[in-house]
Amino acid sequence: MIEVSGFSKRYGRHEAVGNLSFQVPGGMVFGLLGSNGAGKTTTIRALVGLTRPTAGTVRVQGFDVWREPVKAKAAFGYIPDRPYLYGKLTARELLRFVAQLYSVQSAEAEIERWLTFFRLGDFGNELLETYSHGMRQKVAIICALLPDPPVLIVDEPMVGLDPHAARQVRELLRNHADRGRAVLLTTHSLPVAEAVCDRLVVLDRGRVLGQGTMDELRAHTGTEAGGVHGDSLERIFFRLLEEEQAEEARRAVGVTG
Ligand SMILES: Nc1ncnc2c1ncn2[C@@H]1O[C@H](COP(=O)(O)OP(=O)(O)OP(=O)(O)O)[C@@H](O)[C@H]1O
Repeated sequence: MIEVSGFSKRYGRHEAVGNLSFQVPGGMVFGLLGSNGAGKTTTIRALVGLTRPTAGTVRVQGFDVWREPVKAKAAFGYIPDRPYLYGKLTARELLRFVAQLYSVQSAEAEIERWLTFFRLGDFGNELLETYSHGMRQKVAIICALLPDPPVLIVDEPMVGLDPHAARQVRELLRNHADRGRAVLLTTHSLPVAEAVCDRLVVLDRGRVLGQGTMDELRAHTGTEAGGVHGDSLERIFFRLLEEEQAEEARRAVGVTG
């Protein structure tokens, strides 16, 4: 369970995220969408304890990430958009290290199962510094999933993955939630969001433009279902941005007129 309540983050005078609230219970894939600079990564960084909220609270499995960081961090797996891996370790060495940290049961068998799943078995004894971007991304995904965490937090999961791996990851995220875990992801891919997310929040410049299930967002924006896969979320997304721009224009006229 993820609980974000009244979360705001300021950098100097610039408000990156303002008064954001949402919950992600077990069983749900929740998508954080928005244009560049909308505040998605800032929200994720607060949730994983990398940036401190200016206001509000962020909780994972009931633990405040800033007050009880060790308990909160034991409860989630995190897949960053640019993963840092220890280049002088092999994939197997890194995964054994992670397995020990999280006391993973049957660790060797699990590590081999994951390496095989991502077709990395033959490279498992190579140094990570020799891995391609996509191979590193796969290892970062295995690191996050190896402990089978109750909460999974994912920043741009598909970047750098080939189409086969991207489909595997979509299915993994969905399966993780279907086994009762909470999954939060950010993505620029509207088809991915539409395919795997149960609920969505659309951010723009740190503010919420819309929030709900696809059906709720369709009803809110007056856009209809159907069309090419991913197309219907695209229409919702652009309608929300248009509404925001129209509102801004009205405010500007009000100020100057
Ligand atoms: N460390 C920082 N110092 C100052 N400003 C920052 C910092 N980190 C983020 N920001 C600002 O906060 C805003 C939100 O950035 P954030 O990285 O959360 O956006 P995003 O939605 O993840 O964007 P993108 O899709 O481009 O990755 C931006 O205006 C950015 O310039």
